[in-house]
Amino acid sequence: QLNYILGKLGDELRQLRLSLKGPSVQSTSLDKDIEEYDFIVVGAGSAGAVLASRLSENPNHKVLLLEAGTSETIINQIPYTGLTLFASQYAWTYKSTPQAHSCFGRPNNQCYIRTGRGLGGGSAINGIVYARGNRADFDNWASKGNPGWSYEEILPYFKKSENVRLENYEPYYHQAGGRLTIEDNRDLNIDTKAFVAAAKELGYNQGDYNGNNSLGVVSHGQFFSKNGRRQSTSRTYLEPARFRNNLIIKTNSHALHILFNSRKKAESVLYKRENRYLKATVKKEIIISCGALNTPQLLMVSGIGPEPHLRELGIPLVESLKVGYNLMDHFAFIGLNFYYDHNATQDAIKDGVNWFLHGNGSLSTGGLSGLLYFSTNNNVNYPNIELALILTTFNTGGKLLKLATNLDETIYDSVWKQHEGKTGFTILIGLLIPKSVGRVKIRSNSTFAPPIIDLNYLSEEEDVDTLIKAIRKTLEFSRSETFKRLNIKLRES
Ligand SMILES: Cc1cc2nc3c(=O)[nH]c(=O)nc-3n(C[C@H](O)[C@H](O)[C@H](O)COP(=O)(O)OP(=O)(O)OC[C@H]3O[C@@H](n4cnc5c(N)ncnc54)[C@H](O)[C@@H]3O)c2cc1C
Repeated sequence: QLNYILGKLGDELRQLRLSLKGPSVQSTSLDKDIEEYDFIVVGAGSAGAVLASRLSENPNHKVLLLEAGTSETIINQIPYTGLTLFASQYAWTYKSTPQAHSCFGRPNNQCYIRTGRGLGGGSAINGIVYARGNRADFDNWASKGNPGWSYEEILPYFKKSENVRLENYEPYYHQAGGRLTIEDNRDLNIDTKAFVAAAKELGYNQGDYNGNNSLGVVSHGQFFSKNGRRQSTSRTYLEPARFRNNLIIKTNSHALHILFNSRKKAESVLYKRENRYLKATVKKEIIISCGALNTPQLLMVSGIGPEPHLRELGIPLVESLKVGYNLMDHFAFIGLNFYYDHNATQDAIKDGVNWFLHGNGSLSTGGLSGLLYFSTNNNVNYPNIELALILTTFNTGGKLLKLATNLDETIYDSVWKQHEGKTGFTILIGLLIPKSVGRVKIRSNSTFAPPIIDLNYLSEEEDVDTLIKAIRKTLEFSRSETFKRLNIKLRES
C-alpha cells in the first residue's frame, strides 16, 4: 500500500517538476558533429558522473559520458524509495553463484546483488548513508605501494566535495561549499533515538564518525541529502554541467567493447544505443567506471584479464592481468530483529506530505538510520564492525527485505510473517574489513550476459569468528535500560 501511494505521489510530483523546471539531464545528439573526444567516461555512477563533470570544466576537453541506464526522476530524490528502486530499471540485478558459506535461505543458496543503473548509478538508489572509510583503510592502501592514497592525502578531496550542514562535527574533517550536501538525519524517530541512547548507556560516545576516528562512535546518521532530498552525483555534478557544449551525455548507451591499437593503447569504445551500434574514439583517455562488477566485465570481454579464463572463452588476449580477483563486499548479517509490543501506526500520506513540504520524516532516510562503529579486537584503534538500523522492517520493510534479498518463501513465512504489521527494526551488523574475498568472471564475450559473481562470503574462519563476537556485543542492546523501558524485545523465532 505504501509503495502504491509513493508511486502515485511520485507521478504527481514528477509532472509538477517537469512542468516547472524541464527535464533533468538529457541525452543529446551533438555527437553527430564530434566523432573524437579527449576523454570517454564509461558508466555515469558515483564515480563516472563526477569525473565527467570535473573533466569538462576545462572547455578545451571534449568529454563523452556513456551510461547504459536512463536519467533520474523525482522518485529518486525521495531517499526512502531506494528500498524499492533497487528492484527497478534503476538497478542491475545479478545472482551470485551458489554459495557454500552464506546466502542460505535463498533458492539454491544464490544471493541477489543489486547495483545502480542510470545517471548517478548507485548514488541514485542507495541508502544515502555518508560514511567514509576509516583512516586505517586508506593508510593501509598507501602502505601497500599506492602513493597518494593515505588518509591525510585523500582528506582534502573528501572536504572539497562536501557541503557540510551538520550541527555537531569535527571542523578539521569537514568543509562547506562543495557539491555534495551532507546533513544530519532528519527523521529522529523513536527507534533511532532508542538505539543511540542505549549505545551511550553501553559506553559508546555520540559524535562525528567521519571525524578523527570512528571507533566507539554512535550517531543518528550523516546523510547525502539536502533538505531531505537525495544528493546523487547526477543531480549534484551532472545537472549543473548539462549545458556545457563540451560534455556529451548519452543515456541508454551500453558499452560493448574497448578497442586497442597495435601498441595496446585503448583508442575507441563500441557501444549500443537504441538498437544502433556506434563507435567513439579518443585522443587522451578512456575511463571505465562501470562499478565493481561491470568494470571487470568490460575489461575482460575486451581482452584485459587472466589469460586462462579469456582463453576458455576464445577472447583474444590484449594483456593478461588478474582482473576480477579480490572482490570485497561488506557482508552484513540481518538476523537481529527487535520489535515493540504494539501495532504500527505508519501514515503514508502524512509522511509523503511531510517530506514534500519540510523534507523531514520517514521518507527522508534511505531506510537506514543510527550508526555505530566498534571493534571485536581490543588491541586495535580502528573499527571492524558497523551497526546500522534498518527501519520499519516488520511492516512494509519486512516485505521489501524479502523482495530485495530474494528470501525464500518458506523462510520468510516461518520467521518474518508472524511479525508483519508490528513496529520494529533490525540491527544490521556489517563486516567492515572482511578477509574473505570473491571473484568476478564472465560467461561470454558479451557485456549483455550477466557476469559470474562468486561472493565467497564467510569462507574465512576469521570472518565467522568476528561476526559471532559482533552479534554477542550487539545483543547487549537488549539488556540496556532504554530497550527495557521502551519494551523493545529481541524477536527470538
Ligand atoms: C542498494 C544499495 C544501497 C547502498 N547504500 C549505500 C549507502 O548508504 N552509503 C554509501 O556510501 N554507499 C552505499 N551503497 C554503495 C554505493 O552506492 C556504491 O559503492 C557506489 O555507487 C559505487 O560507485 P561506482 O561509480 O563505482 O559504481 P556505480 O555507481 O554502480 O556506477 C556504475 C555505472 O556504470 C553503468 N554501467 C555499467 N555497465 C555499463 C556498460 N557496459 N555500459 C555503460 N554503462 C554501464 C551503470 O549503469 C552505473 O550507472 C549502496 C549500494 C546499493 C546498490
